[in-house]
Amino acid sequence: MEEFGTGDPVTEKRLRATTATVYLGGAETSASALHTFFLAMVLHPEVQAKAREELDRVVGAHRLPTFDDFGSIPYIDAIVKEVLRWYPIVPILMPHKLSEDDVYDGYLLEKGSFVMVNIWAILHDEKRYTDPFAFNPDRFMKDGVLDPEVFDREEVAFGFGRRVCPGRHLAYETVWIMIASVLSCFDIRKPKTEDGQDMELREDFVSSFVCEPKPFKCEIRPRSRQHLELFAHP
Ligand code: HEM
Repeated sequence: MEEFGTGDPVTEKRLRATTATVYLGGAETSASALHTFFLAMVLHPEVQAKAREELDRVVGAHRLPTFDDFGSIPYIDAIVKEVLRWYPIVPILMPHKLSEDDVYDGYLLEKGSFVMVNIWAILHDEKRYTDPFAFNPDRFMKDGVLDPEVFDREEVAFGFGRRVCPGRHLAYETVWIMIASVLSCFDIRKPKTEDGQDMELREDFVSSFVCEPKPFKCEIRPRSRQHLELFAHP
C-alpha cells in the first residue's frame, strides 16, 4: 500500500475499511445468489436446457462466455433477474431514517421515522408477477429478448436511495458471468437415491437477514470432456 499510496495513516485506514466493506457487503450476498441459482437449476432442468440452447448458439463450444456477450444472451439475464426476484437475498432492508417529511399513498411519514422496505413483498406482488412464487425466467422475456414492459427490478433487490448497494453492478456482473460459464460447461442435476431414483428436493431457505437455501445435494457434471477442459483452461 505504501508503495502505491501516500503513506498517510488516514488514507491507509480508509483503504482498510473500504476493503473490509467490500468483503463484508459482497462475499456472502453474491455467494447466496449463486447458491439460490444452483437450487433453481436442480429443480428446473427445462431452464438449463433453454439457457444452453442460447449459449451453444451464440457462444459456441470453443470458448467461455465473456462480457462481450453481454446483450447477446438475454436468457442468462432473465435467469439472473429471476434468481434475485424468486428469493431476494436481502428480503427486508435495514431501517432507513427519513431525513425529511414524506407522503406515501396518502400517509404522512414524519421526518425521523424509520422505514423498512419489504423487498420480498415488492418482488412477489401478484399484480406485477403472475404466479410470483414460481421460478420462471421467461416472465422477463418476450419474442426472444428481454421484455422492457416487465416490472424488472433486479435493482429492487439491491435497495434504494442513498444507501442503495454500491456493489450492485459488480454483483450483477459477477453473478451473470458465473451463471453463463457454469451453464456453458456443466449439467446440474438431482442426485440419485440408492435405488436409482431422483432424490426429492424442496425449496427450503434459511430465514435470516440474508436469505439463502439450506444445504442440499446436487450433481454437477461436465457436459463433455471438451467442456471440462474449457472450464479448467479457458
Ligand atoms: C447479489 C449480491 C448483492 C446483493 C443482493 C446486495 C444487496 C444489498 C442491499 C439490499 C443493501 C441495502 C440497501 C439499502 O439499505 O437500501 C446492500 C448494501 C450494501 N452492499 Fe450490497 N448486495 C450485493 C453485493 C454486494 C457487493 C458485491 C458489494 C461490494 C463490492 C456490496 C456492498 C454493499 C455495501 C457496502 C452496502 C452498504 C451501503 C450503505 O449502507 O450505504 N454488496 N446490498
